[in-house]
Amino acid sequence: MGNTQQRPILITGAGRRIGLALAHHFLNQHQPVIVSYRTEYGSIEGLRRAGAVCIQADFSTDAGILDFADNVKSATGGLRAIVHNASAWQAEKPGTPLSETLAAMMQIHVHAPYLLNHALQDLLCGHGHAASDIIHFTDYVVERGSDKHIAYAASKAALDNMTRSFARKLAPEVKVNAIAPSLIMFNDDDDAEYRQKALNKSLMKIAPGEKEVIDLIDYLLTSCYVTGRSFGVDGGRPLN
Ligand SMILES: NC(=O)C1=CN([C@@H]2O[C@H](COP(=O)(O)OP(=O)(O)OC[C@H]3O[C@@H](n4cnc5c(N)ncnc54)[C@H](OP(=O)(O)O)[C@@H]3O)[C@@H](O)[C@H]2O)C=CC1
Ligand SMILES: Nc1nc2c(c(=O)[nH]1)N=C([C@H](O)[C@@H](O)CO)CN2
Repeated sequence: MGNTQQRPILITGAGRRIGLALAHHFLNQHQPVIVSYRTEYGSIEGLRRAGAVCIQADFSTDAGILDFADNVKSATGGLRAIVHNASAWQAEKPGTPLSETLAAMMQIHVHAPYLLNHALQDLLCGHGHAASDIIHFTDYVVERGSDKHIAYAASKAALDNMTRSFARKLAPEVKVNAIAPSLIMFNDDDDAEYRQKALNKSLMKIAPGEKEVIDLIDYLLTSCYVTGRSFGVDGGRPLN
């Protein structure tokens, strides 16, 4: 029986992969969940059947972001946490104007968290010391850059910086932390050569899967003290 007194956890971009696994993780614990999704995968109906509130949203415009925020405020009077998971891993590529790539990366990794944190802060506040959390998914490339995903890395670096800004703005009621993964899980179209090359970049030589970040999120939600920090989940890649 779900606890109807619990404030829901909001996860953006939860239609697939890490966000989807995280949503089911919380639902299995009878923790209420609200998710955003852009594409209506079959997984969305599964989330609804499991009790999630699923709200369609495209963050490619500020209006889309703010409409989503309004829909969240209509759905709940409070939030336990916001997990900014929605993301696009876009490389610079011939035929796509650089300004288009840069704008798209800043839109999803900076505009969405920035506008949603401001629009929804009143749902996070007012519940006591360290009673709420914001978690930003950044990336290992924040600390070293990327020659093939320059705009992506820059936008994630901005999100990393906002982690500290929002931690300062919202303490002590809301903790704000970042998770900076390297390889967690492959994409279906990653070929064998790419996979082996990617595995070799870390000391641990594995793609650990969603549980690795879910376990860290569980820890961050239990903390009454940790805020303004970034947690690398990268298999020792910086040491390789
Ligand atoms: N997977 C990995 O190995 C790594 C992941 N990370 C980070 O972890 C997080 C989760 O990764 P992963 O599960 O692979 O993420 P995905 O690449 O699968 O993207 C997650 C979701 O974001 C949604 N999304 C993308 N653009 C928009 C938009 N404009 N509006 C609304 N939703 C959008 C996608 O929706 P749709 O499906 O409709 O396109 C997708 O469902 C991300 O922030 C990622 O950067 C960092 C390093 C490694
Ligand atoms: N939104 C996404 N961001 C990232 C992904 C992804 O699939 N979606 N994947 C990676 C890689 O796994 C990289 O960390 C290792 O090659 C990075 N970001």
